[in-house]
Amino acid sequence: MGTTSLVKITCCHHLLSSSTTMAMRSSFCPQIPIHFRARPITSSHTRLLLSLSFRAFASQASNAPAKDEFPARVGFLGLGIMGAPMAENLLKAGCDVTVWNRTKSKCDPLINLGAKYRSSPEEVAAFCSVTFAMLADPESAVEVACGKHGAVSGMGSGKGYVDVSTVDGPTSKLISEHFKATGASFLEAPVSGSKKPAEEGQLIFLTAGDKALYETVSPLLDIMGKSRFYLGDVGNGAAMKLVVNMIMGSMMASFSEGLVLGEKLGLDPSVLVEVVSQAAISAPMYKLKGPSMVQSLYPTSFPLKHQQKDLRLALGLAESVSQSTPIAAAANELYKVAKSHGLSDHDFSAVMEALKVKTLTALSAEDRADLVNALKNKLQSLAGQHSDILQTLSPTVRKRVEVLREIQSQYDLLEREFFEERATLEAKYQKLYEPLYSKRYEIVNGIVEVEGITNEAAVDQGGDTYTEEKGVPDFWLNAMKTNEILAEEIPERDEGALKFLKDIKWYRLEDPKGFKLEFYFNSNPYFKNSVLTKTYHVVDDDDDPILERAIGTQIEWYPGKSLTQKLLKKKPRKGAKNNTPITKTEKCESFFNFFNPPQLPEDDDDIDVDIVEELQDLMEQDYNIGTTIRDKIIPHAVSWFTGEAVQGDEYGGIDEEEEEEDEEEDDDDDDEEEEEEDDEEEEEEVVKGRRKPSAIPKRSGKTQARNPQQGENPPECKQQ
Ligand SMILES: NC(=O)C1=CN([C@@H]2O[C@H](COP(=O)(O)OP(=O)(O)OC[C@H]3O[C@@H](n4cnc5c(N)ncnc54)[C@H](OP(=O)(O)O)[C@@H]3O)[C@@H](O)[C@H]2O)C=CC1
Ligand SMILES: O=CCCC(=O)O
Repeated sequence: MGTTSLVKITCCHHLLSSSTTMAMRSSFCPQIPIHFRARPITSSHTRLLLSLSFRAFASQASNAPAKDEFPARVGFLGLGIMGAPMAENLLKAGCDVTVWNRTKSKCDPLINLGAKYRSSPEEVAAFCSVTFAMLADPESAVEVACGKHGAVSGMGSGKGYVDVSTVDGPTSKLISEHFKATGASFLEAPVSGSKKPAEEGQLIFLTAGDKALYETVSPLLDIMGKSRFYLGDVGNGAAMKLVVNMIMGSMMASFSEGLVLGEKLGLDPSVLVEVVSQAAISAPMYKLKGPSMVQSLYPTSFPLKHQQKDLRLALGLAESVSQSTPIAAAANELYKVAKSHGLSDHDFSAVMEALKVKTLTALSAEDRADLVNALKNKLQSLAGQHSDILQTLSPTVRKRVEVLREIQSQYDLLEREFFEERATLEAKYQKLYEPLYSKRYEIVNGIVEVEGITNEAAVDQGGDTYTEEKGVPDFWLNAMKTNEILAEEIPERDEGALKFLKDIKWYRLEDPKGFKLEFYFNSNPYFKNSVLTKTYHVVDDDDDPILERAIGTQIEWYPGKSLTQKLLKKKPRKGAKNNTPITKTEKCESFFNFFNPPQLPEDDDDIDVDIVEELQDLMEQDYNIGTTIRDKIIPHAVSWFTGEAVQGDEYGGIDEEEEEEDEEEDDDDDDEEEEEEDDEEEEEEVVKGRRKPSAIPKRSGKTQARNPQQGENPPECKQQ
């Protein structure tokens, strides 16, 4: 989709026309005009109770509004944390729902529940009478509405578009104008309430725009929410939402400060949460998030990056009316620091982590970029000392060397252009690859069948029938196991869980730089998450990336199903009184440790230099696994699945020399293993399929990512 319009949009809030500014100001003056008065649609207690009881039993047909009250076909664009449960509630209430999401796989659970699918926002809008959109930010809201194959192209008179994303007023107005130009109606309807209220149909809609459309979609809003406010002209809904979220962002930052300070003072953080919950300053948010925050857990309901976006947009809004908002501005800075620490996709309560980091690590992305530049300048000045060498040369040789240095500068400039063009080209080809990845996904997972396969094909040549399997079973597991580096990471006991892996994707990240891997899983008996992600942040990521940090999804294991912990039975010592074997759990080797990557400790002043080096090695090893998946497995999965990738050595199978080295290392492993066997405390593995321990990594002292094929293996059970 085109991005040109996005550049304009991001600065729209600075371009408010004076009439717009006036309109927004008057909306907020103490004498609230009638048209703007916020009113819950449920004007009496009776209606409120009726409305709530309807929602509580939404699945019971007798309480649900008649289906003919619903617009004929309802479209839903954007199935993230919020969009997916909202669309699901519509579907469960009996609406005819058609979905689209940029990442198609997120449509699957809804398709399984009966939703229809169209392959672009344009097609959804053309097919439906009303289309909802729940997108990340202003840029994506504009792209999906007005970009190539955007919803506007499928709109027309008699249709309606309801944007429930949180964007700023100018963006909302721009989108509205595009829809109005087609004869369609537009309503902005951002929501208050997070993941759980979305799941439970308890959201609060802050609507503004076309009143007739508001009336039409009210039954749908009532399925997804507990109350709705009609606020008048487009822009007022966005403004209300941003003010509310500005307050929320500051409250969370302040709460975090209190928790961190309390802990430093030796107060019990759980007690502090309890005191706050009972005090006048209590808020449901503190009670809800506090207990996990004291454990440094931030399961994502409202992504931190969205909270920072809302603060940024609210500050723009304040700027447009020359209102000072110092508290929000300070909170915004804290969220920016948290983002630069890779916490964008964690819950916004993870802003507390930004208060825990110290000195150098507490610097913002910009500060760190400045620091990198300062270091480069330092290096250049050191290089300047080397220019003394030039003085030792004869004038003619020196002249030649100076010309060579100019040539080098020209080369450097061209190389920079090369990096830039390469990044553009890569982005272009990533988009071109996408439909092929989608086809691969559909075939692998049995969503579409390839031509020429009929039911008769389920009869083999001997005439025997056999049970037909869907798609290509264990595709990703086998593709990964064929790769030398990954095979080392996958003990047999992980295989059951990895069979549920249905896709792997990657995205480049720009701010901070790096990349993100996404592992999509079918629902499985091991853990709750449907997507596990691994994000790498690097500094200076042209050809020489410096790994800054890696972040993984916290896996929500079902009880007793964790693959990263094993149960050990220890034989009692000879002569011990009690002969019963002692059992204990212990962290162990598992591919899933990949989602809990090694981190350099915050305070490394007192740590042994060897330990730091070892950690650096582990981080490099972890990075090599990430790049192997990104550069080899994802693009060439089928070649790994069939084994061709190894035979051809084309995509990085190990060469003979490396194999020999590996063998030597294996010998070392054997020695270590023998020593372990001699150990008088015998430990017996309770879990099956444990692999032989890998070599302890050598201490190379390198801090930069190595070629994946030179990767070493982490010591068993040490990468936690
Ligand atoms: N989570 C919460 O608690 C709440 C969030 N909100 C607001 O709702 C909106 C959605 O939030 P949430 O569901 O949490 O966010 P998610 O990040 O989970 O989902 C974002 C959605 O936007 C899509 N998207 C992002 N960029 C693009 C693009 N360039 N083109 C097309 N689609 C794109 C994503 O697609 P893909 O799947 O392909 O990435 C995904 O469907 C945000 O504006 C947020 O501020 C409002 C209230 C509460
Ligand atoms: O925009 C996110 C709002 C989250 C909430 O209201 O709990």
